[in-house]
Amino acid sequence: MPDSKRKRTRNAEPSKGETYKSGSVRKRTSGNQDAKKKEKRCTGKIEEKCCTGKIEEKCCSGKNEDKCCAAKCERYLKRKKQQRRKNKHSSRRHGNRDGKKKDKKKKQKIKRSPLPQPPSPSPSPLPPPPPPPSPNIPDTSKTSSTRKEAEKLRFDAEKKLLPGAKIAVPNIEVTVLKLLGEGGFGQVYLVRDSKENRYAMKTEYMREGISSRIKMEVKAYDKIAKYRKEHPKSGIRLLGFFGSGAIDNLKFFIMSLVGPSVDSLVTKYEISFGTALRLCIEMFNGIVDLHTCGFVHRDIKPENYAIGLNADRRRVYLVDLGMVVRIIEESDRMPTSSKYDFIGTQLYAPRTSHLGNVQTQRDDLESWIYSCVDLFAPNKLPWAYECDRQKAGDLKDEFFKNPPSDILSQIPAPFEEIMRKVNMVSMMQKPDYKAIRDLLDNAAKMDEIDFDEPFEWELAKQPKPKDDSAGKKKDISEKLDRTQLTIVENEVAGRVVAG
Ligand SMILES: Nc1ncnc2c1ncn2[C@@H]1O[C@H](COP(=O)(O)OP(=O)(O)OP(=O)(O)O)[C@@H](O)[C@H]1O
Repeated sequence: MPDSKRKRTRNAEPSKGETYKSGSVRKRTSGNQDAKKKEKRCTGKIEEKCCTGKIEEKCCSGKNEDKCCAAKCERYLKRKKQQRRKNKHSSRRHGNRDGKKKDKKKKQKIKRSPLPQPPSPSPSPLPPPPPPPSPNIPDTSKTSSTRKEAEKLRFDAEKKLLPGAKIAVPNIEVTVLKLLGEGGFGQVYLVRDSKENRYAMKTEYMREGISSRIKMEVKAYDKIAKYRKEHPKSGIRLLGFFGSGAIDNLKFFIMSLVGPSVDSLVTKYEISFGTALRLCIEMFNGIVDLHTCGFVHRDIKPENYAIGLNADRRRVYLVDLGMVVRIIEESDRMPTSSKYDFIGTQLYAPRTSHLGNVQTQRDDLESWIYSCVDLFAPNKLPWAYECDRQKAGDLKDEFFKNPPSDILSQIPAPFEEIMRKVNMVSMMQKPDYKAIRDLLDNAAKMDEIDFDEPFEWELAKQPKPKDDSAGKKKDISEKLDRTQLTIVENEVAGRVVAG
């Protein structure tokens, strides 16, 4: 492999006066300026798409509004949250930030600056999975609604469940421990059952006239769970599903608990070339798992992958199945066009989505390629700062026709061939997953990737426990090993949305 292929740059920001492929020469802007633009953009306009870049029937604020509200914009909140975390952990950061070369090139760190805020809206060779926990929650999706049970619920002023709230419907009985995070459609809580097993519970309030996303997700998880029962070795990078229910208009489902998203980790930690490649391989395997279970994801991006816990801490899970659709195998059943103008997140969406066409397996792989490039060369995707959807689509076309040399120099050489292969897959064709996996294995061999090496976030120092919190800490950590405790403290706990 030529030396140039191995060179990586750390400068994630566009250089001064850099020419963007959209044709305009943009002055370098600071993240703050971009953020301001973004905020500005989110206010006011009535748009067919949400400021998150997704087509949604309601505003990303979660309210049925006819305009997008900057203060509640999902991205805005995420950015704020990332900034808060960044400040909190800045003193704990480590790694090579001064650009000095290290002995081994694969040890070089890829520093990702805080996510760019474009003015536009815009998935290894691992040991077999550990046996699933034996929750006292039967694997069922039957729902029930009982007023009596609803009385046990405790909410705060914003209708969020408070710690201690009891969710009890037939087959499910859990207690809320804390809020883990919020999406555009509801909250995700850490819950435990009577045997002290911990899970994540996703909730959504049903509102009249608004189609439910959670319903779709439950349907998908239910089908996947059934498929996995018949094929126990499949879908290991998809979350376990432990049932769903409803209490009055609060709909919820229980799934496996995972750690932070890949996106949040690579934003916070300088990752090595090896880590980036391992994440890409895991992300690819997640897609293959979902496809094997019969679904296309339609929103592949680093945000929708989460790191596993405990023995699974080197595994990456494909999450958020709110936009999945069944794979259609018979061409005569394939709709000629999609119901929506655009589905996905502009930065990572496949060209098919830009054309308003139905997405199939190849499209998830295309989004995976963009996600991988974004891991190796942060913020370098040529359309990262492009507002116009059409132009962004054209830039993606150009990317496959003439891959930019600065990107090629930062990604593993076999990726060029992977890009060619993915680009050649037709709508109804099943991608050659084996060929892609072989190329990935090849990349891992070339760079002597050690799959047992801890990830950067595993090595991060954990804060010293305060004496008075020792009891609480014991409670949280009773089922976790030391490494996972680091993740829980530094990441999961940090993701509790404050105020
Ligand atoms: N299984 C899980 N285990 C642990 N945390 C989770 C789990 N699922 C979700 N989370 C956390 O909850 C947050 C909200 O998740 P959710 O899927 O509702 O929203 P999102 O993916 O961020 O947004 P949206 O669904 O609107 O695209 C996530 O950002 C993540 O931090």
